[in-house]
Amino acid sequence: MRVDVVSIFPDYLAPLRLSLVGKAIETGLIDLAVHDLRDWTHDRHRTVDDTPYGGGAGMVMRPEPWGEALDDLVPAGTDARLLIMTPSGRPFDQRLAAELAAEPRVIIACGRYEGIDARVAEHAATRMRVDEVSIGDYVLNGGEAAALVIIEAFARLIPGVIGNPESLAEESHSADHDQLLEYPVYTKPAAWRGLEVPEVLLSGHHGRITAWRHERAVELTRRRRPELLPDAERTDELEVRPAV
Ligand SMILES: CN1CCCC[C@@H]1Cn1ccc2ccc(-c3n[nH]c(N)c3C#N)cc21
Repeated sequence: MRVDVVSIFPDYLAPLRLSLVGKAIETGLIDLAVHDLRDWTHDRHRTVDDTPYGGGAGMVMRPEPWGEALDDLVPAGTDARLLIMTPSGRPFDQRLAAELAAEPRVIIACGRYEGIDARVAEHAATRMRVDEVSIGDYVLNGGEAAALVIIEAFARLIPGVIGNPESLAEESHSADHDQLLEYPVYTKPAAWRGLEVPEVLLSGHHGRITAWRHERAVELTRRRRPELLPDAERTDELEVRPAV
């Protein structure tokens, strides 16, 4: 998979060269290129922003550099998917991560200031698939942090990136796990600061362990994310439980 990221702060994406994503890049599973948007400006000050039509605070990112960048990165006839990071975008989730993991090419536009001129997305959509995406209901200063999150989320789903693909099966929000949150995990020592590992996990009885883990996943999901449960599994009464 080829991933292109365009930003006025390309160094912000340096962490992608670390850990599992970095190894996937080294081994060629992912071909990552990070570009400085200012490389597509032509004035002495390498200007990427201007005042907003209609007035208002802040500056808006000019369409010309973005248009030229996308012309260069996505030649006519290329099958590519453009992600534009924005707090007003569709919520990013595991389903979209799985879709992106199967794409041959993904280009990620990281805006700054008050955002990117709306005509960039409109024009790009005439020749490629465009998704305006948000990683959550809070406001960041730009799209770079969101790009790091999204790239890690889909890169780890690419076959070969994670050593043991079985570990993907039981994760929170994975389709294989009925959209339940992940059960609590433990390791040695069996007793730590007076806290014991649940006995069932030391029993070696795999059937009981599987059942206990599912119960904990349902209980956790019901308490923290009831909207993820199928209607039949939701409880109406208020559960008074420790806020753990
Ligand atoms: C603050 N400033 C004026 C209000 C509008 C946003 C702007 C900053 N900003 C500019 C480009 C840009 C892209 C993504 C995000 C972003 N925020 N929260 C998310 N979940 C995001 C995503 N994904 C913020 C961005």
